[in-house]
Amino acid sequence: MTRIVIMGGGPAGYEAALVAAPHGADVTVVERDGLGGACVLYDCVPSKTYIASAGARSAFRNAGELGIRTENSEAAVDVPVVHGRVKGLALAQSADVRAKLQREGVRIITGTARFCDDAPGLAQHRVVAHTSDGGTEVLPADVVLIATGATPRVLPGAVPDGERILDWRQIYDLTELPEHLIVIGSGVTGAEFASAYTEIGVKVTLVSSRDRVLPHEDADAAAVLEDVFTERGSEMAKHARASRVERTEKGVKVYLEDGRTVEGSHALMTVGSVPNTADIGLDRIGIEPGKGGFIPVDRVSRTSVSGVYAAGDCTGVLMLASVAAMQGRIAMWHALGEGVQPIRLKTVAANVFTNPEIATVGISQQAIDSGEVPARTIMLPLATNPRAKMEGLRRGFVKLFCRPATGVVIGGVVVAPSASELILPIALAVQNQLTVEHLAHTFSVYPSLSGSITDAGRQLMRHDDLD
Ligand SMILES: Cc1cc2nc3c(=O)[nH]c(=O)nc-3n(C[C@H](O)[C@H](O)[C@H](O)COP(=O)(O)OP(=O)(O)OC[C@H]3O[C@@H](n4cnc5c(N)ncnc54)[C@H](O)[C@@H]3O)c2cc1C
Ligand SMILES: NC(=O)c1ccc[n+]([C@@H]2O[C@H](COP(=O)([O-])OP(=O)(O)OC[C@H]3O[C@@H](n4cnc5c(N)ncnc54)[C@H](O)[C@@H]3O)[C@@H](O)[C@H]2O)c1
Repeated sequence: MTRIVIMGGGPAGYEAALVAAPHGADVTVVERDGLGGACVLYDCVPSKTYIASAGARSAFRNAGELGIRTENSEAAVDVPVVHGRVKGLALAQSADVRAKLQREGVRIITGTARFCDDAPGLAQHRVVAHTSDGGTEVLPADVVLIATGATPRVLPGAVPDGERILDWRQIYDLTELPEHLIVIGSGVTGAEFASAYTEIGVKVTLVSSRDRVLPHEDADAAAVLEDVFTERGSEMAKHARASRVERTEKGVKVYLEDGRTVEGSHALMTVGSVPNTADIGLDRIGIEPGKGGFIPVDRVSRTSVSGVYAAGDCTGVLMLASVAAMQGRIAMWHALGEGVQPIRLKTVAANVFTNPEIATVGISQQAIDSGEVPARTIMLPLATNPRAKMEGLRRGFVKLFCRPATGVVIGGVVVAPSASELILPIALAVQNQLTVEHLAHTFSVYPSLSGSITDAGRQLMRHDDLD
């Protein structure tokens, strides 16, 4: 029986265990915190739960336009209830993951795992688990999966204190909403929290080191989001790198590298994550971490050491729960001799949970504009969609990209309130190399936002006829 030890019980680790155990492997997961990992307990699940409350609050904003009068005060935010719901849901989901693993016969050890091989280059490996009750256990393994995830990056001059200077894992301990939140870092995490707090009624200043929010996402989508921020009274400090954050009598003062300062009641640090790879004994097996401490892996999750795989945020491949889970599963299929398809990042659908949401899949507009990928493109504003008009949605769009000669769909972007759901038909097309004609001939419901996707297909097809 293949002995598999998995270090870390997040999506990379637990999804791997769920694949390996039914294949007859002897699987042990060592997790120092809770099953489901940081994803379930502190990052993805809590933030999306919080965003659901923010969305409920902001639904009142447009009610008047649809003829429903509300008193703003009736939409007051009960912060302890919102935060209690966030934490409760995370714990419940963690318990679900634990139960699933137990049902599959996976052994779970609560403790911190580390390699303890006597020397690099051995055929089998050993992992020591320092358990929560103070004990230690050495686990011999034929296969080890490193799935230790990542931790919020800390700027030396802005160390979170859990009161006024916060990282995103600490905000659910606040008992009241911030008066004026300064969000530092405008990547996906920063954008999501800036949007959620704006929607829930807090004044937000977003500090971006670049000229816009979401520097790695679609520029048209980022422009829509900036419009919404501005309309709601939130602000952005652009080309602004924070050098330090100080507490003041009433709140915080953020010092920017160019000499500017921003004052607010609280600062939320969203300046990225660092992989949890520094203290897991990589030197004992001869793995040299790459840039930023990430573990280099190939497309079937192999590290440079035989029998040792790595998956998820600790590899830095694409820091998404869906990718972590797939990397973990692929590692196990490969290790257990199953046929396996190497991971294809071009088909990964991702979503930024702002208001509106921004969903993407496949080739980006930037790759097309730079000439790197030849493509024909169409962008349909939602304002032209009948369902959007009925719902009072003015912002957002659908973009579709296809190969010039064949019409094969290679990517798309959806900016809409439920973009995370609407991206699926485009993702399905990209994954299965369907053409714009396939989309064009698919029935969509009338009236529906997804009608814009089939419409985009038709418009690109018409273009085909004219070529
Ligand atoms: C605010 C935020 C929101 C996000 N939202 C989304 C989203 O909406 N959708 C999405 O797809 N992705 C989202 N992500 C990304 C997603 O959370 C990560 O990609 C995902 O958590 C990676 O899973 P993982 O298994 O690699 O690591 P993790 O979830 O971090 O789990 C790793 C686990 O390993 C444990 N561990 C570490 N070292 C050891 C050790 N030595 N011994 C034992 N255990 C150890 C840790 O305690 C942790 O529980 C979000 C990230 C952030 C920061
Ligand atoms: N919805 C989702 O799927 C979701 C949500 C959150 C995070 N994630 C994933 O997690 C990963 C990390 O995202 P992230 O946003 O946490 O980190 P990030 O590294 O992508 O972004 C951090 C941003 O902070 C900026 N920054 C760094 N130091 C700064 C300073 N001193 N002052 C001002 N700005 C500074 C960086 O330039 C960068 O733009 C991404 O891969 C993302 O896709 C996904």
